[in-house]
Amino acid sequence: MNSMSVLLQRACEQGMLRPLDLQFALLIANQHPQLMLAAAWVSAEAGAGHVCLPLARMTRQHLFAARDPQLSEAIWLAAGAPQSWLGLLKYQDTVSEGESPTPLVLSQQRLYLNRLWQAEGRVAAFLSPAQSVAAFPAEQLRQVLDHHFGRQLQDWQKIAAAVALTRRVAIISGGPGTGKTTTVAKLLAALIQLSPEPLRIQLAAPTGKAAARLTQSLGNALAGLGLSAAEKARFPQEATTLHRLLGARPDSQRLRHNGDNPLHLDVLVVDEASMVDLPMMANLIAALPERARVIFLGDRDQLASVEAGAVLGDICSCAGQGYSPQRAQELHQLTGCELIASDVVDAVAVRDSICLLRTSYRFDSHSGIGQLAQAVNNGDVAQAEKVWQRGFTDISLQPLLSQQDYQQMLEDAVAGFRDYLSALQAGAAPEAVLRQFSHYQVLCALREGPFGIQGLNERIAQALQRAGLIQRPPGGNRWFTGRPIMIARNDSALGLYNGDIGIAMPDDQQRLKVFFMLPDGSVKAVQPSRLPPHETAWAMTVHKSQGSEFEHTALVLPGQVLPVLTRELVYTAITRARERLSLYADGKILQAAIRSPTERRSGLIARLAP
Ligand SMILES: Nc1ncnc2c1ncn2[C@@H]1O[C@H](COP(=O)(O)OP(=O)(O)OP(=O)(O)O)[C@@H](O)[C@H]1O
Repeated sequence: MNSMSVLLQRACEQGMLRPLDLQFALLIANQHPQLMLAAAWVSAEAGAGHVCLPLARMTRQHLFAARDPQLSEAIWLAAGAPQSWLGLLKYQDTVSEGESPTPLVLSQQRLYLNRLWQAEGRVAAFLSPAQSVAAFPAEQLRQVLDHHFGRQLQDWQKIAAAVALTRRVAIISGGPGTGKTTTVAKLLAALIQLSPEPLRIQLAAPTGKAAARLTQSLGNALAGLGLSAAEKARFPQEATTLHRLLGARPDSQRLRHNGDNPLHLDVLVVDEASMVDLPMMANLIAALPERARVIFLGDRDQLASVEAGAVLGDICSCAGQGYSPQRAQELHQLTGCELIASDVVDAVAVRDSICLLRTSYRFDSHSGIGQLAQAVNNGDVAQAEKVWQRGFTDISLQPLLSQQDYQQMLEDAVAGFRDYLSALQAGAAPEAVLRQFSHYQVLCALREGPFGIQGLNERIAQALQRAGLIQRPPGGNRWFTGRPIMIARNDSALGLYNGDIGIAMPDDQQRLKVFFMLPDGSVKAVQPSRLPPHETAWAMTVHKSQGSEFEHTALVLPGQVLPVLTRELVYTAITRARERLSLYADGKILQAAIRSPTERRSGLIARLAP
């Protein structure tokens, strides 16, 4: 073993690298210390959610975020204290500019894993040209927009619909309750009314929960659209998950739908697009038929996807460039709304496909949740402080410093879960129990320790047992009536996907089964032994809660400042709460999180440049 591999092994043991990163580095660069370091580094960055590693960041200071300065120093010296990474990497067999299938790609001063470089290129190519679609006559467009949205001087929902009706790709981003679903319902109604031929419209979301929510909220909106019976029949009834849509197969990376076997649809609506990672986005784009429209809905300020990339956030950052003068004029003529054009030099074409919704109709000035979400999103610690002091009844901040504080939080959790467990004890139907369960949820930032899902789930279980709400069998059997679980890996054969929530309950024959509610509202029962990997779900990470909302959300933050505690994490957790938010945290930790926006490094915007 050479000294670089020994040092990287040490970094791996200290959790600064994943075993996967080390293996990758050894595989492609066993004899070359600099290349070995670069490979491990870029792989670790991908694991942390970055699409690429800019060469400018390949400095001693940035190496493994200086978590162990001594080790970083030793690694840096073993690599010969590189002065120019460009010169070092450019002529390696395992590095190319993307023209050959090398494991690493060096492009525009950024180092990529090949598959992420490919994925980013596909997304950039899709978003680059101003992709128009079969145009509808302007007069018809004006009429149908006026019909659904009325005529106001400023209506971002109407502008968003106009954007989507005139482009192949549209991106509509807005915070909770800003009317994304309302807008898309009216937009689909408009498309149905404008199209002479029936359209195949498909709704999708990254998780089963989000798909179920989209199905339900669009179903509710349908009644108010004033469609004829024939038009209603063309309105999509049900959303599916992206995995189901693309035809994910058990034990295979290959998807049933791809460039050779495109999806059968004319219009695709993807909700919760902030959760779609770069590889998934690239797969989706590859599977789209040539002329299909696609509308992405989401909240650009939420946590980015777990896997690499922050595609929605990246794209929406172009909204700052404003609409091109020609586009502003077009949208003004269609909607009657006032729009200020901007003549930015080197602006990217995708700016004309974006619309940000800005007004929340769910949270008014009496809602602490709305005010707090806004303060956090703006990174405004002083404003957040003021919100706490205004005495809103829908939000509370409790300290989590002492054993007593922790105990109080557990008691609150018992109160929160009491309803579904009482319903279960009273013999309510699985559907009703699942619905009750979704009213309250504990969220946290970590996996391990007393503030992580594992510690919290165990302690909540103990507290529920003490309260007589569950009976855990002795002897370590993990299955008992009332145990909620979340699926951790897709199992398309069973029809269960990452993030699906189930509850263990007896079936008609008193056998313990795990019941799930599917996106179409039906209930499915599965034998516990047949389940794919899963975990108990009284507490779940904020990441896993994306795409779901709960009437009452409790957020537990750890007692120390950690890199995972970011502004986006807190904002995402707050916006999961529909009616009530209980935050358990030390004020200082919360402030530190609000001051720490996440950064996801990618080359997407640069690749969109004209
Ligand atoms: N222009 C409007 N005027 C008045 N009320 C509206 C308007 N647009 C939406 N609403 C109402 O605001 C609420 C939230 O709207 P909607 O569900 O469409 O927002 P959303 O952005 O999809 O929310 P979510 O955060 O659930 O994704 C709904 O009750 C809706 O009827």
